Amino acid sequence: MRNVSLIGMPGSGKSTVGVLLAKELGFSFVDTDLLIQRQEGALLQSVLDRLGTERFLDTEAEVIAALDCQRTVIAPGGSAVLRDLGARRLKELGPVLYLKLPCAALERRLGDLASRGVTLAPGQTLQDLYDYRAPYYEKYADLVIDADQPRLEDTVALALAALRQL
Ligand SMILES: Nc1ncnc2c1ncn2[C@@H]1O[C@H](COP(=O)(O)OP(=O)(O)OP(=O)(O)O)[C@@H](O)[C@H]1O
Ligand SMILES: O=C(O)C1=C[C@@H](O)[C@@H](O)[C@H](O)C1
Ligand SMILES: [Mg+2]
Repeated sequence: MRNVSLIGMPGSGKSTVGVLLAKELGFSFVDTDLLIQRQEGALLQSVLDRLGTERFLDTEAEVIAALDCQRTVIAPGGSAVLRDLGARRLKELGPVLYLKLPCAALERRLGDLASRGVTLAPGQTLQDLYDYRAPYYEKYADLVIDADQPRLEDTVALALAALRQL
C-alpha cells in the first residue's frame, strides 16, 4: 500500500487518529495543515483570514497536489475535498478513508470554531457545513469507518480492519 489518506469533517480525528495509524502501519505521517503553515509562515487561522476561503482552498489544493510520498498516512484539512485537484491527488496516492461521525458528536468535540481555522462562511453553522460537505466525503472515499468511538485506539483499529479488506 503506497499511502493512506484520511478525510472527514474538522474534528473527525484525521490528525490525532492519523498519527497513531501511521505508527501501527509503520508509515510516515504528514499533516497538510502543517505544510500550509510552513509554506505561508503563519498559523492556519491567520492564513485563512489573509487569503479568504476561496484562495485558501486553492492553496490547500496546490499543497496536496504537490505531495509526493510513499508509505505515509496523510491527514489533510477537512476542506481538502472541496477542490477536485487536491482530492484527485489523494486518490492517486492510495486509498482514501472517510472518518465519518454525526454532526452532534463533532459539536461536542470541537471548541471555538472561530479560532480553529475552519472555512465557515458568515452565519454558516457546523450543521450547514456538514450537510454541504458530506456528499464530497462520500464521493471521494474508498473506505468509510464510524469514527464516533470513545477511544482513539478504537478508531485506529477500525481503520486497520477496513484497510485489510482492500
Ligand atoms: N474518540 C476520539 N477520536 C478522535 N478524536 C477525539 C476523540 N475524542 C476526542 N477527540 C478530540 O477531537 C479532536 C479531533 O481533532 P483533530 O485535530 O484530530 O481533527 P481533524 O480531523 O484533524 O480536524 P481538521 O480538519 O481541523 O484538521 C481532538 O481534539 C481530539 O482530542
Ligand atoms: O475544514 C476546514 O474548513 C478546515 C480545516 C482545517 O484542517 C484547515 O485545513 C483549514 O483551516 C480549513
Ligand atoms: Mg487535522
